[in-house]
Amino acid sequence: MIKISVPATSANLGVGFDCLGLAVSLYSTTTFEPNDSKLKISGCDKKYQSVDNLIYRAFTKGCEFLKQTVPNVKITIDNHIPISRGLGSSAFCIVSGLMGADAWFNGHLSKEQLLDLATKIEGHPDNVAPAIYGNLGASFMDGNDVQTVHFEVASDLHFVSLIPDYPVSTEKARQILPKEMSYQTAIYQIGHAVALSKAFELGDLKLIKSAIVDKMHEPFRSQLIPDYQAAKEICQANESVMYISGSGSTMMAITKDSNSADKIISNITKSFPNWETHLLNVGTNGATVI
Ligand SMILES: Nc1ncnc2c1ncn2[C@@H]1O[C@H](COP(=O)(O)OP(=O)(O)OP(=O)(O)O)[C@@H](O)[C@H]1O
Ligand SMILES: N[C@@H](CCO)C(=O)O
Repeated sequence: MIKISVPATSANLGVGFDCLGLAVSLYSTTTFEPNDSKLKISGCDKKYQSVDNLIYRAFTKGCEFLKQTVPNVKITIDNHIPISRGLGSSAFCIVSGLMGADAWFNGHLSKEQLLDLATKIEGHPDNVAPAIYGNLGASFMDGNDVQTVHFEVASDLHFVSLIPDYPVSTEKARQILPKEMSYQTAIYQIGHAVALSKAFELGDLKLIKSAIVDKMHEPFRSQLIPDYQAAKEICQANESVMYISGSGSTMMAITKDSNSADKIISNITKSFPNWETHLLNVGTNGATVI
């Protein structure tokens, strides 16, 4: 039996649209075993229990890349990452499937090959890079090649995921963005994104607070999250900084104080009893065969 563990990932981090991504300590696992028939999948909604399942699709891509026949397989998912909420559930599926195929055929893929394959399936590297490497990743496309660098994140930063009981479609969240951006805004974003990466490494919450403020997507996407302002006010009242995780609907609060984290969770739960919340740390382990 092969078991793969992959962390949830939070893309963009405010100013790092489509470039920055952070692995967090919420892990899901997938097991792959020989099966009598072509495919059996459990641990996910019925609508995903077919050959269209993203884990299986990535598994078959991995087999094809390794020039191997796709084996009959039983896939069992133990998922803790909410689907379509901006916490990298698709990156989890893609990385699990590719690594499952690689482990099945005795593990020859390098992390770079894995990242290239995963990015081709996902369409952008900001979630799959930290899902593979852990920590904070800054990634970009160099033609067809993916380039990624990683930063360690100060271990005293706490991340509180505030997960609404409604999804935001990534497609809609991309359509709502303007088609053009001024030089002035580009300069603003570049300076802030570079400073933000360093601020995460230093654990400098004051610098995070000023560097994370985005002008490229968050002002537009906040309109798709009806409770954005209310959640932000709760976070701001409790010594934390909040940003939209990935394309939403999850919002992530960052704080250095575990009491503040507890207060955010209890206030959010009072105002939004159907939301899910998690107190997380940076995910220092990327995807692993366990
Ligand atoms: N546990 C799962 N089982 C089956 N399919 C899943 C699972 N998790 C995710 N998926 C697939 O991934 C899709 C969600 O991907 P999408 O990119 O919309 O959201 P996300 O990855 O959760 O958010 P973001 O990319 O903003 O972080 C689902 O529609 C489904 O196809
Ligand atoms: N960077 C992507 C992440 C969602 O997949 C976006 O914000 O649209």
